[in-house]
Amino acid sequence: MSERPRLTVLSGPSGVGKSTVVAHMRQQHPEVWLSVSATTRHPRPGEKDGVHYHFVDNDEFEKLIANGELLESAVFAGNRYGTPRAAVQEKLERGEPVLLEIDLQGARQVRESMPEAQLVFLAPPSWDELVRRLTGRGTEAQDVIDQRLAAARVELAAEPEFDTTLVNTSVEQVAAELLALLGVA
Ligand SMILES: Nc1nc2c(ncn2[C@@H]2O[C@H](COP(=O)(O)OP(=O)(O)O)[C@@H](O)[C@H]2O)c(=O)[nH]1
Ligand SMILES: Nc1ncnc2c1ncn2[C@@H]1O[C@H](COP(=O)(O)OP(=O)(O)O)[C@@H](O)[C@H]1O
Repeated sequence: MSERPRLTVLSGPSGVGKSTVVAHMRQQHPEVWLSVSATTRHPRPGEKDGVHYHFVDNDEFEKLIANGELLESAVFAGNRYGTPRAAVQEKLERGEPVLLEIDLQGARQVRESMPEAQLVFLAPPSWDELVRRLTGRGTEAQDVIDQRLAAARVELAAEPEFDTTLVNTSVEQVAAELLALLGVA
């Protein structure tokens, strides 16, 4: 019987490659379930409501919080993000692995409410490479990039709070390491 924690949190600075690694992993293992967060951020080109995020306005987000529907929530770079509780609980009750891709504040809340959760930090090979990736993605204006890089300094300093650190040099390698941590491969 597997002793692996059933809930895994993946965190790391904006632009480190969290979405890329998770997408690569799920291409090969579509059975890996990833929670779809609610956010007040506007969709980027190509992002679909209900797939990448549940895109909601501030009032709807307030309601989710007031109704206790979020497992955790945070404000990141001026937008609100939160994990819908029901879907996560359903998976955990069935004994199936759950993956959350959330920020540091969310990871800390999960650690409080679910001490058995496994916290994984995705780190960049270097600061300069993080800046290159975030800028190269081309999805944010310079002021938003600056805001996210300021958050990144705080997140990188919190790395020792995590159970495991994976360095995203090779997407393939990190995806394989994450799969192993999830107990899937
Ligand atoms: N606390 C929390 N953070 C989230 C949630 N969903 C996404 N995030 C985090 O919010 C930050 C910004 O996400 P996003 O705007 O999609 O930018 P990206 O991660 O740079 O692609 C990232 O650190 C995400 O991991 C959530 O439900 N809760
Ligand atoms: N290992 C890697 N090597 C080079 N570029 C990468 C790597 N992983 C991700 N990227 C690129 O970095 C940028 C940010 O990745 P993304 O997955 O959007 O990050 P996050 O979800 O952590 O914000 C994207 O343009 C992506 O293609």
